[in-house]
Amino acid sequence: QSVFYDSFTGNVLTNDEVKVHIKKNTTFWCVNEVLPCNPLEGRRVDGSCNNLKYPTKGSAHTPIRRLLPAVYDKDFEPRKSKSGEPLPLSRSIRTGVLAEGRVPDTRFSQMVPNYWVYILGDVISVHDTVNYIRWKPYCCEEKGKTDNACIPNAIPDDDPVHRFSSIRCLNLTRPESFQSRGCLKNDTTPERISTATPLFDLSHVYGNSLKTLKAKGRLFEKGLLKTEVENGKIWPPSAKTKDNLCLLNQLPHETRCHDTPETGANSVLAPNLLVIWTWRFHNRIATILSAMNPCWDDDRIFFTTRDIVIAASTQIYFYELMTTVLGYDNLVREGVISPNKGFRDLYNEDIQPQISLEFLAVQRWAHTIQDGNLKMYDANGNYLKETKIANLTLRTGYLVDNLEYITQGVFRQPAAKFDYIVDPDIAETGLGPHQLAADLLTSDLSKNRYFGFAPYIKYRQLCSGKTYSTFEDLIDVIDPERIELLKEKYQHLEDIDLLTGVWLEKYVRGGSVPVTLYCVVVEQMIRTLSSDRHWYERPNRPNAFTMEQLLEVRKASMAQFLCAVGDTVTEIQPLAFFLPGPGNEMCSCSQIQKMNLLPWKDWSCSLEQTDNLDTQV
Ligand code: HEM
Repeated sequence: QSVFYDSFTGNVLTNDEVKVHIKKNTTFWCVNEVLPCNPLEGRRVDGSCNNLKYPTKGSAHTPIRRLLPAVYDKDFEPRKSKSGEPLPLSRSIRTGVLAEGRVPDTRFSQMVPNYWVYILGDVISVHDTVNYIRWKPYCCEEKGKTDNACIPNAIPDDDPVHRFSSIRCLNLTRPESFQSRGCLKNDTTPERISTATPLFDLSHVYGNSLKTLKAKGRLFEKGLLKTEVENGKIWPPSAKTKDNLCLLNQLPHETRCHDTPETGANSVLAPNLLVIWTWRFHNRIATILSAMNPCWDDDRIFFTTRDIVIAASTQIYFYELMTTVLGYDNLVREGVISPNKGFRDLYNEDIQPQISLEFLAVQRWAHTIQDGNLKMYDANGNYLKETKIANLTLRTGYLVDNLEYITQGVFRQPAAKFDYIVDPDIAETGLGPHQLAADLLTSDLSKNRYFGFAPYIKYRQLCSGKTYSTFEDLIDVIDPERIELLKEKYQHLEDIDLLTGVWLEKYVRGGSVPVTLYCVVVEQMIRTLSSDRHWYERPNRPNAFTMEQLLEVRKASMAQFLCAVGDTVTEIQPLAFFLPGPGNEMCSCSQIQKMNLLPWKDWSCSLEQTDNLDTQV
């Protein structure tokens, strides 16, 4: 018998209260239906029952944490500057403090931004972008003036790019909130609402609810996900109607659009690629488990596989990607990762599984490390062609003929340089043909204001314990010439926006990211691993890995993953987040360490040896 909870408070609702929501048509957003929790059951697809004290926490539509209390002007409009004037235009700040240019990095490959945005896609819901691309494309028109959801960005007349064009406005809508969806009263502080679970549980692959996973994902045979074959490649299931989200598919040739549990799979290119590969990775593992353990039923194979896939991807995220950009020694010192290969258990049931609003906001900084051009290569590493990455958003059909060439590029092409320069495509036409013009970073800064973030220096204080009274005090984290840029744009120290500060900061010692981004991300990583009861490194979770199994999960790596499921990948550099080169030479996939699934062999099922079966992925 299901129990109904209020999605914001997590309190149980009476039948009458549920009826009110049904009448108002607000149940999807405002009510969480949860079947009674069983402490011995594994990770639920919808994230419920992760915390046995607070059954809804961990599911979609539950509150997002704020590291610092919200600061708004009246009517929850963005805060004003200290002088009482509106803050300078977002676009004016963006063009004033970040230069445009295309500079390749000398260390990191495209896999860094690609895997990073894929992992974040697990906790992001795409509705805030779909809203202004699809539902409200008119915010810059007359109609937008009367729609409260519209928050377009004005372009100043002296704009370095658009003073030569007639474009004076960039389309944008307010973030969806518990208030805009009718769950909380409009006179309360806006609380962002998300359709994704706040846990790293690959919900953009498996979905945020058991119902959609069953309807769109599972084959119900041998633990497999449903697949299709086109052009000799294996794909997730596709939409069968023309009315789908892949708005940029060039018809009639490009028709493919994923019909997976979460539509976000079709969004920007990188999550799209990784969902395809993860889909195949699941099936590779399920096929071995089912051959090894013939007495396991479909359900058991499916959920064991999902557990391994989530663990392997989290291992790559925490131990490979984040150590690459945040610094290995830093993360060991902070307790984010363990220097030992065995179990660890930091679970604390008093910490609720949640992400912070600032966690996603500061990582929008990574738009500065996104190259606007996508380079494609053949399997021997010969350069073939390039295309604009911004033109590939919501265009899964492009992959049908090009996936193998794109795959070869992700580990050969450099990321955009980690510097203070943003690619012109990302800064001017980030949404390609979806919008007349789109500066992703101006949107980022604007959203920062509509989330009601406290001034940048309050976050500095939170992270360093220091107080800042003059611009010059920022010298510990921002170079003098960049402090000058801040002074040109902001009248008062307290006016500086969180994201502007992050854009201009020096990088953390031992890592390659801005210091406040580092601080906010580390805080989240520790919270995540201590609030997730099903965290893969725990020996005390339901269906926990054995030590032998955990040691195999530890072998997961970006290179191993791409060798297992990447189209035409037969050789790769061992550290795929770094460019190939001296010390990281390309080698045959047979030399890359693999995960062996033998520790999952159930001897009670069959005593047969597995000599003829390749149990490695
Ligand atoms: C071609 C590459 C990319 C495109 C076209 C793209 C596009 C977008 C768009 C349109 C938004 C929504 C902006 C808004 O609020 O209006 C967004 C948000 C965001 N992007 Fe990107 N992005 C790209 C790459 C990346 C990368 C590499 C990262 C991180 C490594 C990243 C992280 C984020 C984050 C964290 C958000 C905020 C999501 C939220 O708060 O819901 N993006 N991106």
